[in-house]
Amino acid sequence: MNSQQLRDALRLYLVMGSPNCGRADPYAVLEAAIAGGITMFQFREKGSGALEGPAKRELGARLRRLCAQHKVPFIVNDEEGLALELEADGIHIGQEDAPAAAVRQRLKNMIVGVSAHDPEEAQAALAEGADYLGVGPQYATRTKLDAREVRGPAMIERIRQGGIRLPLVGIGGIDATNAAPVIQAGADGIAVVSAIAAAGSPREAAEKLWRIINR
Ligand SMILES: Cc1ncc(COP(=O)(O)OP(=O)(O)O)c(N)n1
Ligand SMILES: Cc1nc(C(=O)O)sc1CCOP(=O)(O)O
Ligand SMILES: [Mg+2]
Repeated sequence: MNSQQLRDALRLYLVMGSPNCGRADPYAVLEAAIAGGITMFQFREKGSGALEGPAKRELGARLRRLCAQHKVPFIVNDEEGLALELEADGIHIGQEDAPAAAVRQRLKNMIVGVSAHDPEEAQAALAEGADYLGVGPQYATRTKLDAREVRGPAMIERIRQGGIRLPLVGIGGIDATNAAPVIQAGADGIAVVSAIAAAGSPREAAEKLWRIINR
C-alpha cells in the first residue's frame, strides 16, 4: 500500500472490540459498519468484559476474514503475536506499548500505526518508521479510561505546522457533531469507537460520518 492508498484507507477508521458493542454482536456491527463505508478496521479487544485467550483469537479471526472479504485493511491493537497469527495488515501501538522502532523492525511488511499526543512524539514516531499517526484525544472520551488530557484539533494543526506530513487520524470522542474540525485541522481521517460501535444503526452512523468527512 502506498502513502496515498494509506491516506484513503484512514478516512473512516473503526476501532472496536466486543466491549464496545453493548448487546450487539461484534460481527454484525462490523458487517454493518463496512456496508456504511468504513475504510479501515482495528481489532481492539480491551476494557471491561473483554474476551481473552482462544475466544479473543476466534473473534479476531472472524473479524479478520470479514475485512478480507470486503478488502478493508485489518489492524490489530497492541499485540504483535496476535497480529502475526491473524495475518493482519498492520498493528497500532501507543507510547506505553513496545517501542515503535523495534516493532517496525520485526513487522517489516505490516502497516505500523503509532499514537502521538504532541509534535515531539509525532517526530519520534516518524523517525522510528511509523506509517501513520493516531492523534488524540481530540475530545473527551468515555471509551478509553486511561486517555490523556484532551488535545483538540489544535494539536493536529501544530503537528502539521511542524512539518509532519505522515498520514494521520484524529481519535477520541469524535462523532457526527465534531468530526469536521478534525479534518479541517489537517487529519486524513477520523478514528472512532463508540460513534459507530454503540450506535443504534452502525451502518447509518458510518454513512453519516462518511458524508461529513467528505463534504
Ligand atoms: C488509530 C488509533 N489511535 C490511537 C490509539 C490509542 O493507542 P494507545 O495509546 O496504545 O491506547 P490503546 O488503544 O492501546 O488503549 C489507537 N488504538 N488507535
Ligand atoms: C482508543 C482510543 N485512543 C485514544 C487516544 O487518545 O489515543 S482515545 C480512544 C478511544 C476512542 O473512543 P471513542 O471514539 O468512543 O471516544
Ligand atoms: Mg496500545
